[in-house]
Amino acid sequence: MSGMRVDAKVVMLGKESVGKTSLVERYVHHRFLVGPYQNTIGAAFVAKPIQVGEKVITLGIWVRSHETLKSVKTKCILLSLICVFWSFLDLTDSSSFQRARFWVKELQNCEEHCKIYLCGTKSDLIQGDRSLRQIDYHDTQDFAEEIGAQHFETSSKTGSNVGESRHACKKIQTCVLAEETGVNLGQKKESYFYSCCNSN
Ligand SMILES: Nc1nc2c(ncn2[C@@H]2O[C@H](COP(=O)(O)OP(=O)(O)OP(=O)(O)O)[C@@H](O)[C@H]2O)c(=O)[nH]1
Repeated sequence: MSGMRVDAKVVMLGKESVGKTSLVERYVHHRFLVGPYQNTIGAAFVAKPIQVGEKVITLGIWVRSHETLKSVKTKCILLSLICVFWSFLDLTDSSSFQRARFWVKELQNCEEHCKIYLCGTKSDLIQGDRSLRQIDYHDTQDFAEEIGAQHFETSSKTGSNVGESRHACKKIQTCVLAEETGVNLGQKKESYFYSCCNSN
């Protein structure tokens, strides 16, 4: 294998500490990391090869911290890859909904028909104590319908509904199979994280 192709670009956007990295950890490595919270500086990247029928395609998943949205917009225009954006909401933090709305608007200004998923996080916390819920499910669903997005609530801690997230990724794969685009990322053979500075 001379290098790794990325067939689709998936960009995780959301307020700091909303749970982007944890969802990727759960999806890619089937684990939830405990310990002190460490914020993402700039961005992180993980490549995830997935078998689709007879074929292996690779998702390039970028976790972006809030201050790098401008560069995401630029890349959205420049890259020929299929590009899908996930906008995250922490179900226990109402301000994360406002931030998600803002970013959706920004993304649509950049590319009107870009594919967006709305992902509520930390659902285990509200299952333990419903009074912690600060974002109403129906409000988010209404917003999702308004922008033509899909919406689901997940817990990276328990793995709840991450299967749904995986289902969403299968939709990405279908698009990728139709497009057959890719970019060489070098010699890496396994799923891996590395700093954003080298990810472009
Ligand atoms: N209970 C619970 N805690 C979660 C969940 N997902 C993330 N967390 C916690 O929320 C904190 C932030 O999670 P991260 O995944 O690092 O958040 P992030 O959005 O990548 O944060 P930035 O790097 O600042 O952008 C960590 O302390 C996680 O353990 C979840 O599903 N349930």
